[in-house]
Amino acid sequence: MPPAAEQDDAHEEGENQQLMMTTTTKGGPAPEGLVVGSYCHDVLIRGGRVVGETLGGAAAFVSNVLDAAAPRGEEQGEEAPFVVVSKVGDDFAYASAPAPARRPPLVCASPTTSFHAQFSDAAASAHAPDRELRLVCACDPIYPADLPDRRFAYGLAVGVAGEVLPETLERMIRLCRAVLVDAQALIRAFDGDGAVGHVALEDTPYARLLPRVAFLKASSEEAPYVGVETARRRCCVIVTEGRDGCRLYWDGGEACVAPFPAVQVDPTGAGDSFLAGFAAGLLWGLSATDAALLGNFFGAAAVAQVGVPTFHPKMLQALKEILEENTTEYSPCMNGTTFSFERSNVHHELHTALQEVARLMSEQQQADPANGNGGDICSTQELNSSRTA
Ligand SMILES: Nc1ncnc2c1ncn2[C@@H]1O[C@H](COP(=O)(O)OP(=O)(O)O)[C@@H](O)[C@H]1O
Ligand SMILES: O=P([O-])([O-])O[C@@H]1[C@@H](O)[C@H](O)[C@@H](O)[C@H](O)[C@@H]1O
Repeated sequence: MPPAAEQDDAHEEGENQQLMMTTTTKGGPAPEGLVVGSYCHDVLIRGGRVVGETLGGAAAFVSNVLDAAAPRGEEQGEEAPFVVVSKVGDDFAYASAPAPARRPPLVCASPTTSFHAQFSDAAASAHAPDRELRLVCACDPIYPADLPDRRFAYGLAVGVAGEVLPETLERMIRLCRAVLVDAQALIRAFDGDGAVGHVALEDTPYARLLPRVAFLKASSEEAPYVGVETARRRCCVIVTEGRDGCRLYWDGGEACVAPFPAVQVDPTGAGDSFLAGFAAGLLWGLSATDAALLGNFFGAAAVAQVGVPTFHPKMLQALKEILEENTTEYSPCMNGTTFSFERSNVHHELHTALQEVARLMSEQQQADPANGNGGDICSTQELNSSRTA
């Protein structure tokens, strides 16, 4: 007997893009998600000196933002409804940090994935890479059999070291109605020294899965390897542009979405937090271009703190009120063919309201920088600091 979620795969193969998620009005259960990618250790280095050691891995940043911003039904209690499938070794140093404590990783025999992030002393420009990453240890890959055997409304494929195998992504696509993918999970290549480079997406086994992916997010550094013009004919592509915000490209249109102000102290996790904020926006029922505002909002929040950011409860309450005011139902269409992409008439209002929250957050951080560091050992003065407007 095949596993329960496998039984109608044949049906799903042909009709994945036609499946409609039932509209859930607010007050009903919120859509459940599946996040796949491993937590890791990040060592931040500047001028040859270790200036910080933090929890990393897109799964950690993503969980943090989904917990903050994804809708949750009244019946679902305190936690946003999503499952994380992540692997670490028994050397994992952050088991009691909020994200791994809430959604514990699978512990395996190999060591935890670890990156060294080398920051340059030159002021970071909007598009130049502001760090060089080196993979020091890689934990086991995540196999299809590691995923739960049930359906999810949405999935986020957010590997950092090639741990989301092509067959694992394929399985996610079968289990989830809509899958959002971070290009870094698909196109990273590591030289003998662990230095992170990229390969063309078209030359990878992931390329054939793109027509079954709803959204593919890439940084401006990754975009040339994704091949935006080809990829946008298969799924919606979002290119993040650091302090300049982001651009969306779909088959037949594109949009540019404005950023939010931030005082950057550590760029780590901006892309991850962007993707999770974007997914949360879709879950609230926003169009893709409107949801990207929430992506930009959380990307800006991420760069203002070292490591996985902490969010003030007042900020979260303000955000919830804004989202409740500007949306009517949860994710009316977590489905590639029925997403709406265009800027809606709430876009401007949403941007203004979020800008006010971002401004308050930024003021609070400047008044008390220790607030922003969530207890991390790296002081805000030690990493590159760049003001953006
Ligand atoms: N200095 C900054 N000021 C404001 N927002 C930023 C800044 N850097 C990043 N962001 C936000 O985070 C998103 C992702 O950042 P980006 O640097 O493009 O990705 P990555 O971390 O993958 O390199 C951007 O689209 C933007 O919304
Ligand atoms: O900064 P970002 O590109 O969003 O994502 C980062 C990854 O690129 C990096 O490999 C990992 O070590 C960080 O913890 C973070 O997940």
